[in-house]
Amino acid sequence: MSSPTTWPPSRPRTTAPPPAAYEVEVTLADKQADPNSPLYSVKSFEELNLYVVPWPQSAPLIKGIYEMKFTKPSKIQERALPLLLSDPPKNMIGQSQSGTGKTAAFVLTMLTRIDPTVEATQAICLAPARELARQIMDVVTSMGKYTDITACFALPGEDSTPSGPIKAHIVIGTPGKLGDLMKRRLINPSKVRVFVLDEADNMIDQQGLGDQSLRIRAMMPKTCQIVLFSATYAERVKQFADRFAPNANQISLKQEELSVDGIKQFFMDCKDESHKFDVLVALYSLLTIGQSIIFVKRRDTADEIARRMSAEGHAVISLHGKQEPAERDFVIDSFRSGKSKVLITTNVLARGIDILQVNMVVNYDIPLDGAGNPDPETYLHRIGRTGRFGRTGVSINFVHDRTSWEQMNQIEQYFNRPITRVPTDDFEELERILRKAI
Ligand SMILES: Nc1ncnc2c1ncn2[C@@H]1O[C@H](COP(=O)(O)OP(=O)(O)OP(=O)(O)O)[C@@H](O)[C@H]1O
Repeated sequence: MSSPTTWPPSRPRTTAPPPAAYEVEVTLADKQADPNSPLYSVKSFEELNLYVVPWPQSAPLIKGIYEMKFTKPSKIQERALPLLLSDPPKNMIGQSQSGTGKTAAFVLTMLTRIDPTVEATQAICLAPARELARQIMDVVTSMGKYTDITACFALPGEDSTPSGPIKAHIVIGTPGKLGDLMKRRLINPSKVRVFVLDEADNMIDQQGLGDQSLRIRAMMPKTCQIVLFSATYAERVKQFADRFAPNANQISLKQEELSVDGIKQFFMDCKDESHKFDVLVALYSLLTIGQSIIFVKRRDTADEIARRMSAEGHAVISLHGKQEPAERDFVIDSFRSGKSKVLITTNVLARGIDILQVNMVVNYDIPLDGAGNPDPETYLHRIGRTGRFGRTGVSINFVHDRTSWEQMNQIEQYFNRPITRVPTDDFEELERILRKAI
């Protein structure tokens, strides 16, 4: 992304009926009919009060939604949307498992609350990484296809500073750049009705992007609706969330409900650090798994593994925060399109990224927090890059000594879901186990 982009100014307005439900895969329909599934709902999108809004864009929005092949809301959409769209607007602290459709819930809220006849920024959405901001923009563009609403980025990169004030209805960005544009008065917050924080726990946590988000929050109008969404809210951030979004409607999950059933969790017991690499190469030599993401702790490890695996003949690509924005865009686009099958990355991509073909996640390094303790929230987000919206997937953790084994055990206990050992020396057996799980 070289400069902030706005949508094409003119869009056809139409209220044609939605496509028929038979276009959706049967397996997904089954999941959405199961009352125990986080995808379950009893209502249709039409029944979610979307028509109650005072502007005439509900019908084009419904058309956009059906064109995305969403025939029914998921559980979080069904529960959150009536609360999000109620009048007068109320703040929201929302939680649901990874890959269950939180993005559509907050995007629909932004699109619904915008008056397209007013040429001013009316919704701001913050995300922790540029790749996620770009993905949210894709959802805004698809869902808003039949409206006249405009959107633009606030992301770092060459020529990314607009020459004049931003007029787009929706601005989506990362806190650093967005805060900078607000400070320079290139974004005027006075008409903002909705302020969304995706991956909100990370965005308000003092150990994350908290300071920057707070500064932006302070510039929002008093009447602005604050919307926080995430799959996780660690205890330490819950009270920040209450202060950040006071008197909010809350949708929360119990700790034991956080894991996604479709993701089977495994571990491989490696002899030492260097054996991890041998096991990784062997894993990829034997398995032709769809697409996968390998998470490592450090940026240089990501590059090093990518280099060594490429030398062994594997088509891998790496992405991390040290790369230039243009390179990051190239890498994620290549992975998203399926040109690259294996992505090696750091926690920069642990959250939110939605690529349905990813059916394996490898934790080459167990995720740790800043103090070196196991980080269950990051673990959950990482493995949640697979098993999206009712699909199946596997995660494999590499442990190589007592410390890493204990760290993984603590994570296992935290979620109370088994992480099963798979062999490092019998790849036929390994392949059988993984194939059964996917
Ligand atoms: N109602 C729906 N019907 C069918 N598919 C849907 C529906 N809502 C969302 N999806 C699809 O489900 C996938 C996951 O959605 P999304 O990325 O919003 O998940 P999320 O809850 O934000 O996950 P994470 O916590 O990882 O950020 C996307 O591919 C999205 O297009």
